[in-house]
Amino acid sequence: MKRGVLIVLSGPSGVGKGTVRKALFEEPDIDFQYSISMTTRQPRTGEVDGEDYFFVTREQFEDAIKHNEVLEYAQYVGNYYGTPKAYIEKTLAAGKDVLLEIDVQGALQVKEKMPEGAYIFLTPPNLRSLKTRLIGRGTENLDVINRRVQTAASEIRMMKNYDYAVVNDEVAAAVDRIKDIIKIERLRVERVLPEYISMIEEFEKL
Ligand SMILES: Nc1ncnc2c1ncn2[C@@H]1O[C@H](COP(=O)(O)OP(=O)(O)OP(=O)(O)O)[C@@H](O)[C@H]1O
Ligand SMILES: Nc1nc2c(ncn2[C@@H]2O[C@H](COP(=O)(O)O)[C@@H](O)[C@H]2O)c(=O)[nH]1
Repeated sequence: MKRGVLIVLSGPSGVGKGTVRKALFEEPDIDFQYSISMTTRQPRTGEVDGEDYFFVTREQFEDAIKHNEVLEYAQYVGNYYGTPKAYIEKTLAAGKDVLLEIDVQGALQVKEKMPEGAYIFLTPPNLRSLKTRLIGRGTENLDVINRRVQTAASEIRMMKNYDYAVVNDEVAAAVDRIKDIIKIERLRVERVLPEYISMIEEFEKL
């Protein structure tokens, strides 16, 4: 069976990854599975365990690392974040497409292990908008916002390691750009080749 497509959506905090991902998943022609991350961060008001994240203790997270249960993980502004490995492997092997929404450290770890994925860096229209957006979201205090914005400076330098950069100026426009990338990804030789090989094998049996 042809493996699913892996899309990794990444970029600095506040750029709009979650907003764009939710809008993308509302598109009628998008049938991606979302990989729910683990984190030791406290849930924000309205966040649901098992939907937004698996909220765990530091001990549980470190146990998952020890037992090799995470595909990647990062310490980001004082908390652990990581991608459960079993779900990704099972879903891609079943031919379903998966989207990860993770930070830059994590995305680059996944790229080392799974270079066949499509790595998208979401960029802000300008750097000031990161802070404005985080303040507007109202989920972190100013100290945490400043630490996130400081981290963004080094993250943006990593953009060159990605396959695509998408500007999130308008959410709908960013979604359209990502949909175009998904179309291109589906046409990549390594994705269509297995289908042609099985066609040839069938043909040779005639
Ligand atoms: N294109 C946009 N124009 C203006 N505001 C936006 C845009 N995209 C997202 N936002 C707003 O910016 C804020 C941050 O967005 P969001 O939470 O999606 O970012 P994020 O990259 O997922 O952040 P984090 O990495 O911290 O989880 C939200 O208040 C959201 O409504
Ligand atoms: N390396 C990973 N980063 C992740 C994962 N899940 C989310 N994130 C990123 O962490 C920061 C902070 O998230 P927040 O929810 O506290 O705002 C942000 O950049 C997320 O994309 C993960 O599994 N691995």
